Formats: sequence, C-alpha cells, structure tokens
Amino acid sequence: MLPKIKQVRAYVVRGGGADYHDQGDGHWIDDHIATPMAKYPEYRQSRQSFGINVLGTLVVEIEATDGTVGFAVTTGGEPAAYIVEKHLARFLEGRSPTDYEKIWDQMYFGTQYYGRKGLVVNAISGVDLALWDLLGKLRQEPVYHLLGGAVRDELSFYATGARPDLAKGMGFIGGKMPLHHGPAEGEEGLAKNIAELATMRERCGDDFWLMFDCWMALDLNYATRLAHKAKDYGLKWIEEALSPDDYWGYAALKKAAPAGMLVTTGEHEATRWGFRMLMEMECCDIIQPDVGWCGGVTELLKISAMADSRGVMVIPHGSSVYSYHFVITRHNSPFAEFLMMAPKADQVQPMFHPQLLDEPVPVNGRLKATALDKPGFGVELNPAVTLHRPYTH
Ligand SMILES: C[C@H](O)[C@H](O)CC(=O)C(=O)O
Ligand SMILES: [Mg+2]
Repeated sequence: MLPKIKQVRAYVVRGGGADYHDQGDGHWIDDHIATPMAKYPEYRQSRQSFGINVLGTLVVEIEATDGTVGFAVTTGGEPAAYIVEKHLARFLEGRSPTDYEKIWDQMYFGTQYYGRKGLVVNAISGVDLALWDLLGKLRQEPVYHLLGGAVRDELSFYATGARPDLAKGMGFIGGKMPLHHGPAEGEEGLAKNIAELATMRERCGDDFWLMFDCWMALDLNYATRLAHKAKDYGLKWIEEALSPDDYWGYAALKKAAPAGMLVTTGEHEATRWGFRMLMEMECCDIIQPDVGWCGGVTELLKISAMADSRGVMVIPHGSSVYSYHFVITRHNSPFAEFLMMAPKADQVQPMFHPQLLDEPVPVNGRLKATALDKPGFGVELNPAVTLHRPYTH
C-alpha cells in the first residue's frame, strides 16, 4: 500500500517557467506577433501589452504521509492557486495517490458549474500532473513507465521560435515560426508574412519542415489565402489559425487548405469533450493538447486513445517534461515540440527555465528515453526561485 495524500499546496511564481510568455524585454516571443487583439493598434506590438503574462506560473505540491512530495507547474497564477487550495484539495487529501481516475472525475465535475475549460482545467491539470509526479516518486519509477513504457528509444523535436534557420543548425527536424502580421495589417502584412517564409525557406533548404503558428489571429478567408500563398514555399502546417471556438471555421479551413498542407490546432482546447468536437467535426490533421492545460496526463490518455482510433496525430503543445514522458509512450505522437525560450531563439535553453532543476533538453534535436529515467517527471523545483503561497485551506 502506498502512503496517503496528506496535503495539497498551491504557489505562484513569476518570470518565465510554465508561464513562458512571462519574459523580459526584447524576447522574440513578444515581438509583434499576430493575435486576436492585434486588430487594436495599441495592442499589436506586444502581447504583454494586453496581458498575455498576467497570470504567472502555478506550482502545485502534493505531500504524502511519508513526506514524499510530488509537484507540477503550469500556467494559472493566483486565481488557479485559489481554486486548488479552496476547492480541489478536498478531493485529494486523505486519499490514495493511486486513485487518480476518481480524483480527476471529482475535480472536473465538482467545478463543472464554473469550469470546463481554461483556467479551471489548467488548475486541474496542475494537480493531476503533481499527482503523477508523486506516484512516480513513491514507486521510484519515471512517469513514462507508469504510462506503458517507451515505444521508441528517443524523442525527436521540432523547434518553435523566430529563427528556424538557427534551429536547423541545432539539429531540429523543423521550425515553427510565429506569424507576425494579422488581417488588420492588410495585404502589406500578408506579403510580409510570405516574405518571411520565403527567406526561411531559402536559408533552410527544401527538406526542412517550416510551419506557421497563427495564435488564433486569423479569419477563414485570410487563413485560406495565407495557406495557398505559403504552399509555394512548402509550408508543412498552418497552426491555430482561428479562434478555438470556431470549430466550423476549422472544418472549412481543413477542406480549403492546399493538398498536403496540414491544419493543426488544440493548444487552447481542453478535455476529451473538446477534442472529440475537433475530431468529429474533422477540424484538423494534428491535435496539439498542452499537457498542463488540457486536463493533465489522466485526460490526455483518453484524448490520445480517441485520436489514435481516428488516425489523428497528437503532438502536444510545449509542456516540457510533462509532454516528453507522454510522447515517448505513444505511437501516434511521433515527435515533440520544443519552444526556444532563449530571447533571440539562438540557443537551446530548458523550456521552463528557471523554475525547474534537471529539466532535460534536446541534444542535436533528440532526447534519449533514458534521459527521462528518474522517479516521477524527473525534475525538482529550483530552490533559487521564490514561491508565494497566497491562499491556504
Ligand atoms: C509562438 C506562439 O505565438 C506561442 O507563443 C507558442 C505556441 O503557440 C506554440 O508553441 O505552439
Ligand atoms: Mg501554437
């Protein structure tokens, strides 16, 4: 018998980490990126100007009666910390960490009247991941062993950042660029987007994957035109072109996209029900759940099984170690994303830096399964990072 759960605690941390948009000045991730807010000129140059980094990182710790502590980080900050302490903790304390199915069900249905997606599911995900970390630490096994074991020897990664050309030199299999100009910047902006793609194609050569991340910024007409113009430069996929609520738009985009170009989305989608909608409406070719936002590993297993039965690939968004331990165990997740968090996207830096210690990074675009061979998710909280616990229960 494993020890029971003694206490759940929630903390807030600022500065990068799981809230990877919370970066300093001059970072590529805040440099005139197309967003749904870019129709307002005053919010066009910087995503921080409309508050993209307002939440900060949520850290959830779960302590067992023998003193073992599992933890996880995700985006959610103080409001998520409130939900964890004041609402979700009751569904864990006094229970066995092996009861993650029942705990997930109670967290989800206990908050359904104000939750279902977004911040509440981020909070649920944080608790779920901390629970899997605890389980791994108590059993002295990496989480990927608990999920069924590795189906391949190593992970291979594409890089997201402003410099796919540099990512190619670092051994990544592809580069996903932020789209810089949205519909409000008209034909001139569209031409600049295509010119950036053309430059990168020229620098990277024909065989390197290039993708556009549109961060929910476009409308169907613009997205369709962008896709067709980008076809000439071999764009592999067009990502999150439309609002996550516009399932109908995605279904139309998938039909209208040039043959061979993939339509991807899902990083702002949550739970088996949200992903079922994306798949039943045939919205995309690849779903991209964020492990820290979609409901955690417990929910991702269900989403992934559903996708597998439909021949849909699951390439999780970001999520660092939480993604790595999952992707290595699934045939329908053949590669993974690595977000380039160095300000100029010119070097590999741990994705959730500086919040985690021992966070593995790809070497030559690859990561051996054996690099994950530590109990739980294999990382620790960096003691140099200040934790703030705004609520208790
Ligand atoms: C680069 C994108 O705008 C966003 O910051 C990250 C993202 O959506 C992704 O990695 O995918
Ligand atoms: Mg994206």
